[in-house]
Amino acid sequence: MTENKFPIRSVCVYCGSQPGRDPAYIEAGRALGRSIATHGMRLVYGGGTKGIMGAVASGVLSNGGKVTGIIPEFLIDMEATRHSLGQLDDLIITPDMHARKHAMFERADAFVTLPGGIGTLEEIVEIMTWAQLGRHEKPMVFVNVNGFWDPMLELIRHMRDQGFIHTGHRVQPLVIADVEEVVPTILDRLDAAANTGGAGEVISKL
Ligand SMILES: Nc1ncnc2c1ncn2[C@@H]1O[C@H](COP(=O)(O)O)[C@@H](O)[C@H]1O
Repeated sequence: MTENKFPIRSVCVYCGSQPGRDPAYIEAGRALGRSIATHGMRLVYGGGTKGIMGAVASGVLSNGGKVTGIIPEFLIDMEATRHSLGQLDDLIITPDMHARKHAMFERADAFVTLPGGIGTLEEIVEIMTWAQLGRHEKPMVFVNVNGFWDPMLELIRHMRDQGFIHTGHRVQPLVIADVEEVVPTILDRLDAAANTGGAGEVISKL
């Protein structure tokens, strides 16, 4: 594996608290969790045990991986159970959503976004905003399961075309269709950035 000047030990995953309609979303969640575990990386996520969030966490835990769950007190009964939270090796309960997002940001070396809803969208947009403002250079990945993120990616391209993304070089999430490619690409991200053409349609920069 190539030496990386940004060591990647933990991956923050943003994704839906619901399963969505396409079974491929849950499958991608489990596969990503398994991949995070088998590559010896830690999952940082919102602590939920339902929907795709639950699939990612169980994918990590059932493959012997480490999980940090970060959840506000008021959300525990909505998105998790006290029992399931007890299975996480690291649980952080925050007073509110802002503290949760900040704690997730601080503990993550990379950000991966699976299909999800408004909460997922808000979380990854904030991370892209902070990249645009030069607050971090951590890798950002959209896992484009069955083209789920195409409308969002089109909107970002439109914003760029219309001159509203003035620091575009800082807002360059990777777009990866095959979930199995996500962790290897993050680990090798400097090479991947230089060789996106060689990766064909699987990996592209927005
Ligand atoms: N406004 C929000 N900021 C950050 N996180 C949020 C917000 N609203 C909901 N969330 C959390 O995001 C995940 C996924 O939500 P989905 O709406 O299912 O995509 C969940 O943990 C929400 O609590």
